Amino acid sequence: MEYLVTSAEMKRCDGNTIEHFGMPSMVLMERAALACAEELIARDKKLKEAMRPFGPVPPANRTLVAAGTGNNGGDGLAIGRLLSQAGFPVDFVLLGKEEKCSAETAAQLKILENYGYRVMRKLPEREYDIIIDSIFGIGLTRPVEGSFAEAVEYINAQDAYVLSVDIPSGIHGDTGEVMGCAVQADVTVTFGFRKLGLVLYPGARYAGKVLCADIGITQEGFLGEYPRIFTWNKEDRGFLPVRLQEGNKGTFGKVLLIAGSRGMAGACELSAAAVLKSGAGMVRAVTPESNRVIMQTALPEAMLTTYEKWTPQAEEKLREACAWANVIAVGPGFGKSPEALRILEAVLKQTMQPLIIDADALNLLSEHRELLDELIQRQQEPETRRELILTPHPGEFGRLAGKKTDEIQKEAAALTLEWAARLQAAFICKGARTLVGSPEGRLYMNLTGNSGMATAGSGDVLTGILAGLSAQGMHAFDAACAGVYLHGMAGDRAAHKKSEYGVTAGDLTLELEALFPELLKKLQ
Ligand SMILES: NC(=O)C1=CN([C@@H]2O[C@H](COP(=O)(O)OP(=O)(O)OC[C@H]3O[C@@H](n4cnc5c(N)ncnc54)[C@H](O)[C@@H]3O)[C@@H](O)[C@H]2O)[C@@H](O)CC1
Ligand SMILES: Nc1ncnc2c1ncn2[C@@H]1O[C@H](COP(=O)(O)OP(=O)(O)O)[C@@H](O)[C@H]1O
Ligand SMILES: [K+]
Repeated sequence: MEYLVTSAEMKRCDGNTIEHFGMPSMVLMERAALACAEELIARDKKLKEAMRPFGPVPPANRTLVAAGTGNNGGDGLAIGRLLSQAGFPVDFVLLGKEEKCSAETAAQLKILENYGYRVMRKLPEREYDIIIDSIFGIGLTRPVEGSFAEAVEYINAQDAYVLSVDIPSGIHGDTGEVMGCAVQADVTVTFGFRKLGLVLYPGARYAGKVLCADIGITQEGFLGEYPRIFTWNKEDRGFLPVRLQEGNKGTFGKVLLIAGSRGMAGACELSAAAVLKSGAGMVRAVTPESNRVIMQTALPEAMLTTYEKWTPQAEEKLREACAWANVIAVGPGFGKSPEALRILEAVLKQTMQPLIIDADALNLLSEHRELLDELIQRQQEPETRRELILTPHPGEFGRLAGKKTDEIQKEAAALTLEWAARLQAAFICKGARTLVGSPEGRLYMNLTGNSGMATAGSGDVLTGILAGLSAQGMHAFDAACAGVYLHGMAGDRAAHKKSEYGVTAGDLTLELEALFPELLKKLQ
């Protein structure tokens, strides 16, 4: 588990490390500088090794430090000093008025002066191999303009390897927005914790490769008041549901998947396959009769309950199917027919099992507010409350919340938590950086996945995974976090093989089966 922090959370942690624990600010700055310098020295060594067979080649390490007056600038000046002492030819430029320098940056200037370095006040007209971007860090508070914007353009126009210190200058630390203009980095070395602006788009694109350096700012610095958002990374492998060796197919759960409509058999098939590939024991699909042959041919492992018109017999069949299941998922390719509405109504009012609501089932809730209100009401009472997962993309979320899609995207974190609390559910807001909110206010941000997953049917696979994990006994929030994490990992494996252009939803299910052995191997 890793925290992703806002600028304010990071500053609080920095401040506590310095004031509460007594770690001198200049020590942190020196460690930050050392982490960046080491990265560049290692790169230089690698380049020289690669060039060796070609005979003597001049070293491509002429370096410029572009420093602002805040502590980010102080980091940059210290990096330049360390690089110079390691043999790099380094120029320094200070942007902004010297009298505005923070105490630490003023101290760094003094050290440079003592060593006899010259710090320019204007951008030099020459080319560099390496540029250290330390104009602004997490202290950026307003759009970048004037001479600062010129400096950003200057850096971006150079054919240099750019290392951004902490965050590319011009990227908002909390939102990843470009504040007027921003430095395009090749690598960003960030300190202590990854800032949200480095993982959210477009900031993630500007940051290039992100390295998180330990400079002695640790979780203790939060003094028990932890950041709001967490994520999982490669070290997190222990979330898979425990597999009972003596288990039978009942042990691993029965999923009732209500999906597909006339001409939309694929959604049902993709989802049902993902249920089985996630380790669930059984899946029964409820789908229109017209999908029978397709389903039985494509996925003979799935059982079927089909319907045509909504009759008392059809209602009875649905009731029996619901009674059989441990978990119910409704929505992929479901359509919004009168039959679909009746089925959703029956599921909401007559069942109590863990439920996953996706796609058209969410749209039906948006269009029939009385159903949504009743669901909210039921979730407030402990006797009628159920394990619930909702999986809207921002368009579906907007319809549910009565907001425009871009309003949802702007306020995604707050709205996800608001709706998780309102529905007492694991609320998933899908996208390039999917969020999962819990009713208690926990917020997971997913960093796996890629643009190859923006392909028809990808969401249907996610619903299948969520149902499969829930059927194996995982609680809603745990299943939701694990589900989006695995879904993205499957997407990353698929893109690795086929590129982001070639990924289809079916590939995600196929990659799931290759993913589990990999995860299990790492656990041993
Ligand atoms: N001791 C510490 O607190 C540590 C801080 N560190 C570094 O310090 C950075 C944060 O330092 P600061 O809080 O001093 O902030 P910054 O160095 O990001 O700069 C903030 C300064 O720029 C000004 N400013 C903000 N937006 C501007 C704009 N658009 N145009 C012109 N001026 C603007 C502010 O008024 C302020 O003077 C981190 O990103 C990190 O690099 C690291 O050295 C680690 C330790
Ligand atoms: N650029 C992206 N990066 C990572 N994941 C993405 C990206 N675009 C879409 N996804 C993921 O793909 C899935 C798309 O789901 P959805 O929008 O419901 O598609 P569909 O309705 O076609 O199944 C979501 O899980 C989403 O998080
Ligand atoms: K920077």
